[in-house]
Formats: sequence, C-alpha cells, structure tokens
Amino acid sequence: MVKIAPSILAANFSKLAEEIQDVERGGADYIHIDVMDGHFVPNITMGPLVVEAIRPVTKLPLDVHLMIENPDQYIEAFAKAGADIITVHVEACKHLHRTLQLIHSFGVKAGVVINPATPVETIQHVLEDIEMVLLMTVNPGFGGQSFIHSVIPKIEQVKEMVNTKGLAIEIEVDGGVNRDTAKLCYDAGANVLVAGSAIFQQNDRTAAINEIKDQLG
Ligand SMILES: O=C(CO)[C@@H](O)[C@H](O)COP(=O)(O)O
Repeated sequence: MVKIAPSILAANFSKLAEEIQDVERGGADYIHIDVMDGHFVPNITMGPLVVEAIRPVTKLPLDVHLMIENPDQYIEAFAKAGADIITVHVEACKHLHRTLQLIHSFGVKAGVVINPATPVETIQHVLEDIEMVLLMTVNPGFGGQSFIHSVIPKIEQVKEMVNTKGLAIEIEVDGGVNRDTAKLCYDAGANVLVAGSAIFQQNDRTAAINEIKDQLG
C-alpha cells in the first residue's frame, strides 16, 4: 500500500496544527517535516521546537528529513522532540553508519537520503541498517520545484537492491510529486510519496490526497 506524506513546508505556518489535522483527516499516512539549516541547503526552516509543538496535535508518525550539516549534533534533540523517523543525507554524513546507529539508539527509525546527482551505490552498504531510503526528486532546499525525471531509474535500482537482499525498507520520494508524477514513482518502486504543494496548496486536502492515490491504479 502506498503512503502519502504531506510536507508541511507548503502549509500555512500561522495555523500549523489545523493544517496537520486537516491532512490527517484527509488520509495522510505520515507528516513530513523538512529541516533546513542554510548551510547544507540554501534555506532555513524549522528545528526541534517545531517538532515538539507538532507532536501532540497528530497521531501520525513524524517523518523528519534533516537537510543539515553535521546531523549528529541534533539527532538527540529531534528524537526527544518526538520524531518517529529521522532521515539524513549521505552527502552530509562523514560517518554514515555511526549516524544511523545514533538515530537507532534513541528508538527512532533511521533513513538515508540521496540527492538527484548522488549514485544509489552510496547506500548499498547500509541497507541492512535502515528502515527507509529517500530519493530526492528535486534538489533539496525549496518546495514547489519541478520533478527531475532522471531519478526514476534510481528508484528502480533501489527497489532491485532492496528486493535482492530481501529487506523490508520503505522507498520514499520527495519533490515535485503530484498527480502527474506520482504514478511514475510508484511504478518504479516507491511506496511513500512526499507531496507539499500538491496537497497544501489545494483548498480540499482530502481531494488532493485522493487524487494522487487515484492515479496509482
Ligand atoms: O524536501 C523538500 C525540498 O527540499 C520537499 O519536501 C519539498 O518540500 C516538497 O515540496 P513539493 O515539491 O511537493 O512542493
């Protein structure tokens, strides 16, 4: 079953609790939280305090995507704030395996993210140590960008790697996912679809979520 993870980066921050409850009622499976530091990516968003504030307003798992340098420094804070899944970028981790162990040490699921230009081989030796792979389908940093189609074969490659090893890892995609691109990702092997503007910029979020799910056949 596909899961939909609305990215709150596209939500109205002045009424974040209502926005999150709206997508929860509308059938969302995860709440995707984009953490940006102005160094790893050219944008600054939210930190552990926002995750802590969101935690009591929803029962959905909080999927925290760290687009930050030196993620080890902040993992404990995000875990204690209520993250259920923490994903870190291969490109930002000096000792990726150690970082994944650190995430798990707080009882939180761990995932690895790769940018559009990063080869999937960079994650092959940590597949046994993660619960999620996140393939960026835009260059990270901003919502509302266009989907990068050259990532599709990478999704297929990851699916193949995961199947070959017989692992139960979620394959998530993020960036430019909407009613036109969702099926391409799903058919290639993705089972978690992050969508920001395609959901939060619609008046009827339930319809927006259903519209994406309906495309998948
Ligand atoms: O992590 C990111 C961007 O860096 C994403 O989560 C975007 O926030 C997705 O937004 P849309 O492309 O769906 O509008």
